[in-house]
Amino acid sequence: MKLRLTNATVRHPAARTSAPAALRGLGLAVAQGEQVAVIGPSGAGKTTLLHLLACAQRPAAGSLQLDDTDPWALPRGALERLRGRLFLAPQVPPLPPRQRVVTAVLAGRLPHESLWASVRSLVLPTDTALAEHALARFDVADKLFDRVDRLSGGERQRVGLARALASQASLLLVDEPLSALDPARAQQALASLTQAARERGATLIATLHQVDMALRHFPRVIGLRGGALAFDLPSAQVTPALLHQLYAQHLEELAPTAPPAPDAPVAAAPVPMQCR
Ligand SMILES: Nc1ncnc2c1ncn2[C@@H]1O[C@H](COP(=O)(O)OP(=O)(O)OP(=O)(O)O)[C@@H](O)[C@H]1O
Repeated sequence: MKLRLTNATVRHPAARTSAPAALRGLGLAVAQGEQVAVIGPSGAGKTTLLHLLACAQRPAAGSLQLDDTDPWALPRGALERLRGRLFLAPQVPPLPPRQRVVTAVLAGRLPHESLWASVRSLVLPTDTALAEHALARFDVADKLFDRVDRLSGGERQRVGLARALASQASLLLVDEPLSALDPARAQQALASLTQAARERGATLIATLHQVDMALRHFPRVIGLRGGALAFDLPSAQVTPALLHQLYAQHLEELAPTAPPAPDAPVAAAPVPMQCR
């Protein structure tokens, strides 16, 4: 899926009226199959941008086009079908605790399936091979029949990524996919995610706090600051000076920190991040 944002401004409904807009006058064009990392300090608007692109947040001004269509001009049914072609993977995947991993992964496909197929797949997962294949990409295939609430935070995050791949969406919007992973797992997960998206020609946009990972794995990097575009460049052209400007007054977010304990639980312990 290709997309275009024109002069897009987003205000959160719950934000104080005096608060600046979460995104201000953003312009962006992403071609089908492109892979883009979004970086920037905390509060820059990275998650809001993903929500805007996922049609979960309506622009207060400006416009969004997905495959040359303004989603907000579509009738409700057509908007739902369009939403079914994209997948927003939040930082903490919303996996029902008592569900089996196989069911949770296959639930990523639900928007693409008929009601009957959806119900059948929730009761009796039929495409276990697809789930296992997606899980294997993130080295958690052995958890196929485990319950979600018996996974570590890192395993849960990798199951969330497998669910995104199982979705078959043509636009993958992934919010901080590495926050619960140790550096080696993070490298592996990002390599698998980018490769899988490339193989099937899906567009991939990921927000990342790990600037080094963004530069290594993505050909194009967008820097957001204060809700506005700071830069939009091929990763080879993102210089240390640009990064210092982007994180000015937040330089501690650029400083490397101790890596998280392998597969540290998301909720139980603070998650150290390299650029938070
Ligand atoms: N639900 C909300 N209601 C009101 N304001 C919000 C809401 N969510 C985010 N904001 C505000 O919008 C701005 C952008 O937030 P956003 O979560 O998009 O930033 P971010 O770059 O993803 O931050 P982080 O890296 O900390 O996750 C911030 O000023 C934030 O306080």
